Amino acid sequence: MLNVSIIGASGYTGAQLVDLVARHPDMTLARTFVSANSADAAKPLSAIHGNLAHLSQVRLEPISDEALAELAANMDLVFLATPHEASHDWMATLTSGRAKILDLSGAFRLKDTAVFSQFYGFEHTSTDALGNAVYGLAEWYPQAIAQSRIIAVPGCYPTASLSALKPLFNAQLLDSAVRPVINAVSGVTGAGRKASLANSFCEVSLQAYGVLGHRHTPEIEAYLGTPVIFTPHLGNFKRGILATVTVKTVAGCTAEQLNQAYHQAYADHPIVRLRESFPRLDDVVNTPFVDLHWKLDEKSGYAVITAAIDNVMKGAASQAIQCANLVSGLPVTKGLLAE
Ligand SMILES: NC(=O)C1=CN([C@@H]2O[C@H](COP(=O)(O)OP(=O)(O)OC[C@H]3O[C@@H](n4cnc5c(N)ncnc54)[C@H](OP(=O)(O)O)[C@@H]3O)[C@@H](O)[C@H]2O)C=CC1
Ligand SMILES: CC(=O)N[C@@H](CCC(=O)OP(=O)(O)O)C(=O)O
Repeated sequence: MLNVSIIGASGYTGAQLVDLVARHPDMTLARTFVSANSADAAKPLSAIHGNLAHLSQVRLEPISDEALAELAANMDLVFLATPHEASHDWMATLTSGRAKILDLSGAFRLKDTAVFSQFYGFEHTSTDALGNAVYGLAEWYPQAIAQSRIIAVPGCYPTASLSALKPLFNAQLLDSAVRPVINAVSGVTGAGRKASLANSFCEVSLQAYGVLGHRHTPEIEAYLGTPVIFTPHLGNFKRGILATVTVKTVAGCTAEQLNQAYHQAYADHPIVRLRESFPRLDDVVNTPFVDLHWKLDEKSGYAVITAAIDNVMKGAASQAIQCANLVSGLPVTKGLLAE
């Protein structure tokens, strides 16, 4: 059995991880943490997340330098469901032992450190760890993930966007003169559990945000290989991301070529479901799936692709489990799909 700990266990992605780890046939949940001065330290997790009431033994501990060193030495896997800067500050200690680290934050996703000062608001100084980190888009980098000890689990919008775009870019079906345009709507859990006026029930109304400046733009561009226009929107629902992607294809591109690109890319990847119609959020909420559908207008050469995911699952926690399976030599869908 793999010994697992989760830091940030009281948040949306952390609690989802607790649920997934508790169900995983090869994992034992050892310890769960919140920040050093958290008001929730010493509480049972079930006092915060009633859906986990059956896990009454799971208690939240305050994190400390000693605990970080112990986790590094004794755990097989440590999940960080914490703010970017906390992950950044702890990575050197956490990687000083035998543990493999699955970081759900954005702190180790990009090699270009200028992105962190520009988009994340802090200077990246964890240079060695950044050099060793691998981007955890599970369907696309399984070998690299399997060989790494630091996995930077992708952001939720990049997971949806890259799943839709990479098959076409890699098959050289995109017109390089026209940027792909991604319009994506996320549920409010995407913003995390901490209360803020902008995310409160009476304030949320479908609206674009982060226009031409969201931190996921450089992440999508880095792992796609071409610039994009990305516009996120906040929707008045709890979970899920629906990304609608518009692309210009190369001259003469046929619908059959698009079909082939998707079917070849995802032939052996059951988490990605190639649908016969445009997916709905309800089809993927609370599941680990990415649902995709596409349509090409052969006359104009424009294609529209829709990707649907659950932001807390494939956009964070279930993708982290996929990566944990890969680094542990287990089948990638273990604990996520019925065998
Ligand atoms: N929500 C989503 O859909 C997605 C989130 N992510 C990323 O995953 C990470 C977690 O997100 P999410 O679950 O939404 O966040 P939440 O705000 O819901 O939860 C954050 C968790 O971290 C704890 N925490 C906060 N500060 C610290 C600290 N300094 N040290 C230790 N623990 C701390 C919080 O507890 P407390 O404050 O009580 O200590 C809480 O348990 C973030 O980096 C986020 O960007 C990635 C993809 C999707
Ligand atoms: C709705 C909402 O607010 N979503 C978050 C993205 C969540 C995510 O994927 O976050 P990280 O890249 O921070 O890990 C946002 O736009 O900032």
